[in-house]
Amino acid sequence: MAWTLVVPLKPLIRAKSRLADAATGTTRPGLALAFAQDTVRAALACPAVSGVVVVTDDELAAQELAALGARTVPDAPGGGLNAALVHGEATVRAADPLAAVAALNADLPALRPAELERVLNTAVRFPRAFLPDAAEIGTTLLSALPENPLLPAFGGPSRARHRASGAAEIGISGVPSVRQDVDTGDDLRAAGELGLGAFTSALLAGPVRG
Ligand SMILES: Nc1nc2c(ncn2[C@@H]2O[C@H](COP(=O)(O)OP(=O)(O)OP(=O)(O)O)[C@@H](O)[C@H]2O)c(=O)[nH]1
Ligand SMILES: C=C(OP(=O)(O)O)C(=O)O
Repeated sequence: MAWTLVVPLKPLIRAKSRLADAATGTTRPGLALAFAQDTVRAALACPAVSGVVVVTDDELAAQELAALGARTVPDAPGGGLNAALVHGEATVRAADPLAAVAALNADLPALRPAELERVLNTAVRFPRAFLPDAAEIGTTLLSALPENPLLPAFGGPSRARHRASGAAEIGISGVPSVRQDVDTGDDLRAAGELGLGAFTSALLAGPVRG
């Protein structure tokens, strides 16, 4: 099964507000872009992924992510994260009505293609499925097989919401890079221990150490 991923990205100037303390020496918008670049590049390198659609109103991010091979669409609804995801899903399914679609956060700078492949190969067994984030509170990936709506309920404690919505929780081990979203300085250190992608590493001028 080939998946089309929908990656939401808010305008870089507003992104990653909780990283303020960790962003000394670099800029939050720059980090948010580097996270998205590492996420999209790893996603496109995953054999289970046929394409990535980024939903963003940020012109620079759209340009840079398109250069990696992503399709980009404006955040036409302008109604927040879940509305952006529904819009991305509709865009994908307008072009391919039988697409398998998964939403993936843009803040996974340690993402490994082989780990994403394991997650997607598990997701294929359920009409809808999700992967909890490393903190076990939020969600980093939500999937829907053909003819199933994504029904995204991201934001804050979304693990419980996705579970309550009937999506299956993906409980496999050994996929830390797909679960390690980065919102805080501690998250960034944890991602550094897993191994940051090239864009984020370059920005931070070397591996992140505790
Ligand atoms: N297109 C789009 N993406 C969004 C929107 N809100 C959030 N996102 C993206 O959804 C993911 C999770 O977003 P949040 O945790 O709300 O925001 P964040 O920028 O990661 O971090 P904070 O500013 O610290 O909350 C990130 O990839 C965001 O860029 C939105 O309104 N539109
Ligand atoms: C939006 C989410 O992520 P976070 O706020 O942790 O970036 C979520 O987990 O639903």
